[in-house]
Amino acid sequence: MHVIGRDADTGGPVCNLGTYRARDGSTGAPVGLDVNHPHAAVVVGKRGSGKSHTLGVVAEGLARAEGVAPIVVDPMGVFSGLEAAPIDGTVHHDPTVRASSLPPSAWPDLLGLDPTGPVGSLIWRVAAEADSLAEMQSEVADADSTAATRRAATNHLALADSWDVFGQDGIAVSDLCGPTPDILGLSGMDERPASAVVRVVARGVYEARIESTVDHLPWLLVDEAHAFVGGVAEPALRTILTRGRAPGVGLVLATQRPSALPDVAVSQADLRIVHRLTAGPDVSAMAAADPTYLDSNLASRLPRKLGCALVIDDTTESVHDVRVRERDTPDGGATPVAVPEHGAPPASAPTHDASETME
Ligand SMILES: Nc1ncnc2c1ncn2[C@@H]1O[C@H](COP(=O)(O)OP(=O)(O)OP(=O)(O)O)[C@@H](O)[C@H]1O
Repeated sequence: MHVIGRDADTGGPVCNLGTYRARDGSTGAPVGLDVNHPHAAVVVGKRGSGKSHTLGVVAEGLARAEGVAPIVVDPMGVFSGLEAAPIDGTVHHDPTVRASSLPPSAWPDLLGLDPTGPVGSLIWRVAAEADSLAEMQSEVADADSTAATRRAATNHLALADSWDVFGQDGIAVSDLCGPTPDILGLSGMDERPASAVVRVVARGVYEARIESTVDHLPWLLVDEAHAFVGGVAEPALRTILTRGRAPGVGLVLATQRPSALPDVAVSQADLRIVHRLTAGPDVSAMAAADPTYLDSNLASRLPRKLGCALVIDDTTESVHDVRVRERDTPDGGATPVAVPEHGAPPASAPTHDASETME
């Protein structure tokens, strides 16, 4: 099997990705993805092009690999199929984190406050001193600030409290770094508390590797990644993108809006898995990182079929046309239909856009 992401003379665990796709559409040899080294990858494509499916395939491959710890950020609730045998993952529904795990500087941003304004700086200060949200609230009540500042800070912390995301027993990084996939089920959460969870987990796994407190190499697989950039989670994701290789943290960001990702995401990714893309700005965002070894322009090489992808591999400076394999576990991304075809199972039957049939 050819393995994308590493030189031919190196070994180690491989994720079974699918098969090569010849220009005439015929199926070629099996192709795998290196999971022995921590990669930074982006998976992009228009809505329904197969990104979540591909992320699930990578999660299954990581689950079977030795020495890695897959963690899936699931904002849409489509990865619970990974709990099925033989993968046996664990879904953590609406996970909580400790308030003190979020850096004090992140609190104003989380609450939509100017960190240099009176309310934002009060929240920053109490976050630096307190160990829990309750302590932050009581420190605000006793703060030497104007009544209006205290009142505004109290209201913002009440909002944070209403998210039910900050608890004394937040999810422990050590619980997420086992060999089977851990799925952070965030579909019941708003964007801001979900971003707080991603920030804490991303920072936690990075620091755990720096401090050598976990043995496995964590891989963070983030679906709908555009929801987590430009917000409170971004600094931690950026750190893994730019500095994750040395401590051994892998990152896979999947998004239908590559133009919404920071430039660093596309430029730092050593693997780019590109499904069908049609929107001009998104094609341009990927084309901006066109490597010199791509012999034609990216737009002309983009796949048109569901489940097919162009894989750009910076490690070996090569480009591959791949058809991603079927999932081994149930695929929760299947599109529901209003009127199932006669004899088909109701509502959850996978359907594809007529223009995006499988080959
Ligand atoms: N390689 C594949 N083999 C078989 N089925 C696939 C493949 N890729 C995608 N599908 C099916 O196509 C449908 C859409 O895939 P998926 O949900 O992964 O798309 P998506 O790009 O993540 O969509 P969205 O942007 O809406 O999240 C699903 O029913 C999925 O099971």
